[in-house]
Amino acid sequence: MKAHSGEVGVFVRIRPTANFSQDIIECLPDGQTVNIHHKKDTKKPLCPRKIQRSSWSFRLEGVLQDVSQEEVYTRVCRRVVLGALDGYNGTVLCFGQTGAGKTYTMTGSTESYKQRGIIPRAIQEVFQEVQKRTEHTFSVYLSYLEIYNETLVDLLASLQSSAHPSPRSMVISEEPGRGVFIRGLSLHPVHSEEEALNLLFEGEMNRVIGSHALNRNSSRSHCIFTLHLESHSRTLSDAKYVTSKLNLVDLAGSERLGKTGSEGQMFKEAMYINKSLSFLEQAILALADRRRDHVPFRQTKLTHALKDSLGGNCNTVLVANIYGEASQIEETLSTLRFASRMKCIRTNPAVNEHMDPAAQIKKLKKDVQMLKEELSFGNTLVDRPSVPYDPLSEAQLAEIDSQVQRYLEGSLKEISIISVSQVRALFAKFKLAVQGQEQKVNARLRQTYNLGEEDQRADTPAVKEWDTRGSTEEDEAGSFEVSHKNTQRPSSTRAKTKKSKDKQSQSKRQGEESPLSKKRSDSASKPKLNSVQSPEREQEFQEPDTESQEPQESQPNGKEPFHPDSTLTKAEAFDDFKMGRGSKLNRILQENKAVLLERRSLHWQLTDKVNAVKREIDCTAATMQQYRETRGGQGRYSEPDDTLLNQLRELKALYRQRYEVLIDIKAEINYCQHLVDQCRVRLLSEFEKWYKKYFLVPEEDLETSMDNTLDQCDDNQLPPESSSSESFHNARYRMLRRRNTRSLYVTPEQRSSSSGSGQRTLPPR
Ligand SMILES: Nc1ncnc2c1ncn2[C@@H]1O[C@H](COP(=O)(O)OP(=O)(O)OP(=O)(O)O)[C@@H](O)[C@H]1O
Repeated sequence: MKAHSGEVGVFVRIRPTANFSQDIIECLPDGQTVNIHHKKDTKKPLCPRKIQRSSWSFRLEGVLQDVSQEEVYTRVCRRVVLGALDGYNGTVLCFGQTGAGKTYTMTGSTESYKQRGIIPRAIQEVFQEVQKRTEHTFSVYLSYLEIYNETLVDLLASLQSSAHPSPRSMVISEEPGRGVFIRGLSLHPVHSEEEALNLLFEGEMNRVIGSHALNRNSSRSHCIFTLHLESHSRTLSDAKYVTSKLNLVDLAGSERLGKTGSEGQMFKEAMYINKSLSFLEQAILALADRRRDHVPFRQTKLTHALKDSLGGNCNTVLVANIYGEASQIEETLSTLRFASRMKCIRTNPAVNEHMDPAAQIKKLKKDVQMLKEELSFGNTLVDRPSVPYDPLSEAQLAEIDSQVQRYLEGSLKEISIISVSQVRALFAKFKLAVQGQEQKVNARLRQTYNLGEEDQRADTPAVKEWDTRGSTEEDEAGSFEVSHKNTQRPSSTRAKTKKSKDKQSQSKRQGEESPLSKKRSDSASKPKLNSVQSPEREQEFQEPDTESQEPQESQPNGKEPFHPDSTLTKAEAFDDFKMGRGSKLNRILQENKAVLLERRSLHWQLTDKVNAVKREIDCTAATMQQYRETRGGQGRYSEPDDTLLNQLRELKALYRQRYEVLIDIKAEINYCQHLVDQCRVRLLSEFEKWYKKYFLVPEEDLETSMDNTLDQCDDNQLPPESSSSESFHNARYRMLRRRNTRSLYVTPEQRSSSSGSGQRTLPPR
């Protein structure tokens, strides 16, 4: 499906199974065709037993067999999401028999980042794009609707501050220019991926699920998760804006009661589900038949709510979920028939452009004001043929853009001023150009110094100067004194480091009194070249370890750690943090430490080299001195020969050159150390915040024991794949906390009565 082609994109996804029936289901290598070869037993009461052989071929946009969740998202949903950001409505639907993998495809597992489905991935992509598309401002809202037994349920109603609207207060409405919408459904503004995931997981907790023979966690309702987007251009007229809706629909699965064995409440639910799905099929049949001018959308809440998504202004994609097993072939066939009918439907996607009346008035007032200014400006100018009063057109703005570009590149010498609006536009373009440059420079700096976004904002004081006292004391004989200081230790370094620091300063103090330093000060008046030294190398190598700075086990306010795995100590939580939420910071810290070590090693190597040159200088100077003394004793004073003098001069030049490089490296060491300190402090403080948030709960809640859901979560011991999983993990933690807290307030009676279907159950799936 091309994002705006108007065709419904149809994919089939086959649930993995050990009993895949290859002789019945044939997936062709083109990746688009499924052939079904079915032998049907048509035993009728009066006829002899007869086997009918039939074959069907279904050509779709893609057959997804043994593909990852990521690939499903990329092939099925990505273009729809990007379209929604451009202002096109989008809908992705999962349809199929119960247990065939619709919820797995749409939501995936909340326990595993890798197994997350289309919705969390779409959320992530939306917020990543919002960050990237800097020329627009976006507002994102979301809603989560459930249609359960023909009743509309707001899955996020529990988050509303006002009293919960009763299901009856929600109605499906239609308005020109707005299309179909649910009056009374709560809309929640979200500003980040994490906020949106929190709401998704909250809604997931509130869905109705039940258990039957084909699925332990069977959705008993249709669910529509919708992202509502609104974007305004930062550069063009602010009165115009675009909106779009991205509907992600997980339909309840059709079920044959004989196979699922549903009884009681589940039986009733199955009747509602099958009925609404059959109305959906009727609507699809009518839509696919272009001669039909009436489509029965209002027969059921499901088709009414999806009216725009099925046949209207929308990029629509269907995933038909099927089993690959022979025992489910009848249901598979009917799912594939539905899918091929969907393929025939045409939609009319178009950008949803609107004008904001208030912004329009504001803009018109501004225009009038500007025209007045133009007029007075024009009056003050002489010899000007005419002043254009109209606001600049897109073409004029493009011309100004091009002029600014050429001017900045140097190919245009000057820009002629023709109007105030043009001057304003020029300033705006220049401002944009400067901002663009700033961003580029910042990005380059961040890349060079491995800084994250936060570090960029953080104060980065100038590199500490290395004390080069004495470097100007080069005297006549060409000697100069080098003072050296060790790289500063971070003030936060704990006992072990402090000890070594004490030792260091002690030895330094001792050094001041040592014969060597005494000799040095005694001979200060003499030409003298002191060697560069690097005392306590080993200690410098022993970079204070963040691991050794594990947070204290003390619990503020006497609170005990809260975690479903109560055996997790704070130190272990710190390890988890470093691999999870704090992984990005920890990675930057480790990288900075590696650079620091590498620079120090280089520094010491060079120090050795400088000292070697120094020794040669001493040696040459001693030889010259000896020569002078010998000649002086013989009463024949003369200067040493040129060779020695030249040699001494060259050695000193080499010494100076290496010494300068040494200073540069030392400055780099100081800067790296500064970054390492900053990262370490941030890592610890972020951890403390995180720990407080997720591990400490009010004491009263602790009275009730927590269930051990987290023990079962596969990600619990594993580090998330990357920092991009941070929002997912945070939202999941929060969902588990809410779930645990809620379960604390459920009475044993409520608990036992909630085991059947028709009740809100608490996942994880
Ligand atoms: N592609 C897949 N890979 C791995 N596991 C899958 C896949 N598809 C489905 N499953 C597993 O099969 C089980 C049933 O899937 P799921 O609940 O998504 O079915 P469903 O179509 O939504 O069923 P229902 O209509 O009853 O809600 C789940 O345990 C799910 O994890």
